[in-house]
Formats: sequence, C-alpha cells, structure tokens
Amino acid sequence: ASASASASYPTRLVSQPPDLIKWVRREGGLVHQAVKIAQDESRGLGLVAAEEIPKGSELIILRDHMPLRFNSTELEHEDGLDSVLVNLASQIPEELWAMKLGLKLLQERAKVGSFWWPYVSNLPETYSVPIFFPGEDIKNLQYAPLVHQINKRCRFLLDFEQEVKRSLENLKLDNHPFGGQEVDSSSLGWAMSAVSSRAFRLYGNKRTDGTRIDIPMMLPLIDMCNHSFNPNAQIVQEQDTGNAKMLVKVVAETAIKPYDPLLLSYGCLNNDLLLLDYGFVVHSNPYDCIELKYDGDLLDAASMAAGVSSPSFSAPAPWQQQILSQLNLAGEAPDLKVTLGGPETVEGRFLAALRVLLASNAETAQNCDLDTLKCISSEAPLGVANEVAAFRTVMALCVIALRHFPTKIMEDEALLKQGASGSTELAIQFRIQKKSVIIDVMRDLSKRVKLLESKEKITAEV
Ligand SMILES: C[S@@+](CC[C@H](N)C(=O)[O-])C[C@H]1O[C@@H](n2cnc3c(N)ncnc32)[C@H](O)[C@@H]1O
Repeated sequence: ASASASASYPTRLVSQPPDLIKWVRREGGLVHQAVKIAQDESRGLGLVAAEEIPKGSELIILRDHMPLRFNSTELEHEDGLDSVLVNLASQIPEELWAMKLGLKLLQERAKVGSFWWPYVSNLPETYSVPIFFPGEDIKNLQYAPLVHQINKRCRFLLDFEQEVKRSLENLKLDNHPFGGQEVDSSSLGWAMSAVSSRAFRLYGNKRTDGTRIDIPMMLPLIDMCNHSFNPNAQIVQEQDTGNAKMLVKVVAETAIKPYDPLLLSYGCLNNDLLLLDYGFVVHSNPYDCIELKYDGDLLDAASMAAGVSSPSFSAPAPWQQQILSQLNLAGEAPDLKVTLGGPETVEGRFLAALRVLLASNAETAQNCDLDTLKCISSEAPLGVANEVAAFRTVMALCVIALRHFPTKIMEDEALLKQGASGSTELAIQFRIQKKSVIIDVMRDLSKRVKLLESKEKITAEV
C-alpha cells in the first residue's frame, strides 16, 4: 500500500560532499551509532538502521543552531546585505513560504565558508517536482486542479526572477546577498523545491504571550528520512535543560530491525501536495482525493442519470438554500470546491448538501443537525430512499468525472509497461491514482447502497 514513484537517484550538489553525520556530531548533535545514510531503492538517499534499534531510542538530536531557518526579525537588524533578502521575502505570498526560506538557502549556497555548507552540498542537484516537467507531462497529469497550481508556481517564479534581478542590479559585491552570483527562475525553482521537499514546520521562538510560532526549518540529516504513512520514527521538540534552547530529535517509534529504513510521516497529504512539493506520489494513498466543483446543473444531470426524478439542485427551495449557505455552498463568498475520496469518502459539506437537496420532507431535514448530515456513518439520517438517492447521485458523478480523463487506467498501465521515464512516468502514475480514487469511491458507495437496500428489504419482510 505504500509503494510510490519518484525520480530515483538525484546526484548531490557536489560530487564528494562532506560527511553529514560527522558534521552533526562535531556541532554537538547526536547520531545513533546504528544510523547510516544509504541509497534507498526508489526514494533517493535515505537513513537506514545498521543494527537493531529498540523502540524509544534517540536516533538524531540537532542543537538549536543547526536548523536552517529564515528569521527575518534577526536579519532585519543586521547589515544591508540581509535587508535586500528581507525585502524580497516580503514580496512572496504566504502560500509560497518555501520560496522565502529558499532565498536563505540560496544565500548559504553562494556564501564562501557557510556554516551550513556541509548540509547544502549534500542536497540533491535536481528535483522531480512538476514545475520542472516539460509542458507535455504537465498535460499528461490530466487533472486541472494540479495543473492550475503548477502554472501558478511557474508564473510566480518567472515574475519573481524579474523582481530579484531588479533588486540586485547596481548592488556592490559586498552588499550582494548571493555573493555576486546570478539568480534566475531555475535557481529560484531549485531552492523552492529543495525547501518544499525537505522543510518541516516546527515551533520557533515564543511570542510575548508564551505561545510558540510555527515556522518552517530545514533539518540537516533528519531530512534524509524518507516518508511513510506508517512511520517508524517521529520528530519531537524538547527544551535543552542546560540552556533552555530547543532541541529537535528523531525518536524510534517502533523497534527497528537491521537494514530497515528510518521513515517519518511528512503529514496526511494527498497526492497533489506530495507531487507538487515533494515530487512523488503514493499508491493507494489513504488521503488522496479528487476535487469537484459544486454545480447545480451538473448535479441535476448526475442524479437524473442515477434515476432520481426531478431533482432540485439547480433550483433549491428557500429552506434548502439556507442550509446550503450554512454549508458555505451558497451565499456571498461560497467555497464550491468539494472532494471525493480520502478518509471521508464524500466530503461532509457535500454529503449534507446532497441529503438536503434530495430530501422529500423539509421538516425532517431542517430538524436534523448539520454534523449528523455531514457524517457518512450516520445511518440514513433522512431516510433510506434519500440516502440511496444521494449515494447514487455521487456514483453517477463519478462516472462523469471518469469520462473526463482522456485515457483509461488500462491504457495508462500499457504506457507504463512500454517504459515511460522520469516525469512522464510520474504524471501517468499520478493520473492512475486519481482514477483509482474515483473507482474506490464508487465501490464504497455501491456497497453502502446494497447494504441499505438489503436492510430495507429485511425490515419490509418483518
Ligand atoms: C526529505 S527528502 C528525503 C531524502 C531524499 N530521499 C534525498 O535523497 O535526499 C524528501 C525526498 O525524498 C524522496 N522521497 C521521500 N519519501 C519518498 C517515498 N515514500 N516515495 C518516493 N520518494 C520519496 C522524494 O524525492 C522527496 O522529495
């Protein structure tokens, strides 16, 4: 279930980089004697256990000065060199936070004698994220929401390149944040991908009220751990009792056998985010889902195809409209993006809307609380016929969504067998997974419909 695909063996920034484990130890950190860096079949480099490691063991400890972070408040008080960086960072939208830390990474990459050079030089030289895909392979993804995100990032990089060039022109070498090196959209893309695929969001400094600020950091050596949804290691943050500074640790969550890889969970991420930020997709990813637009006409068509007579999606009654507004599917600034798949199977808001719009009895629907309506495991809250109609409508919608893909899974698999490489393979794997999500939703709902119908038959017979 955890099989995944990514470009396998990226070379590192320099061919013989310094020993990262030695560097961590020299800087006062800890690396368990059994932890080694090794090539991991399809995941690039990774950490492995050279011998049995008991559960609870500390595998890596980094001291406070070792993570690479973008600390603008510290930088602002420094010299003009960093004020250029702070100014550039302020122009990066929050959602592209990886670019902000990426600027700091580019600075360290260019700096002669950088403290982080042993770390930076061990980074991959290339990344398999889709901003680097040829146009043909972006099309090969066959999935508009992801293509939209990729285009947004590419457009940002091209615009930001101009912004960076403008701020650097006429700067003296002493004030140049990148040591006089040229920075273009491809080096910016390298830095953004290095960060998005390796940074972890951890607690940073404390606010005045004592709460901690959540900030992204690059964690040398720890970021050699590959991902699994069933990890055997975990990151914990602790205060160093000696000087009250933060320690970042990796601890074994289970007993680890010799030759097992050390795996962390990067989070409950769908394949869109895994591909966009990390450059890989996970097969049968339990968090993968497909995004649809809530659209009354389309839903009418789907429910009629499912055998529902005169559905009211495109012309809801005022009481239905009111519930749609509560679900933020109508009103002034509605969020019309709904998802199928993932742990919920049908997004709660969407399921509630289907149940309400297909309800025959206004009073029952209005008296049912929203949480019950949103939950797939609340048993037919508006009656069996309503539940079956809602599920059948989603199944018909799934058929429509599947037809939108230009190829079928069998054709995709045949293409993979012929031997697609690199980005083409990733794009095909991605779209196979999206179609599989839809098929899994249909299977799940079809089982639920059968169960409901059989229960109703039994009740009728009794
Ligand atoms: C934090 S780094 C881990 C170390 C990395 N493998 C390296 O060679 O430096 C994250 C990257 O490792 C690869 N990776 C991690 N987990 C993976 C997985 N489950 N399947 C495929 N690739 C994975 C991806 O290229 C991802 O961008």
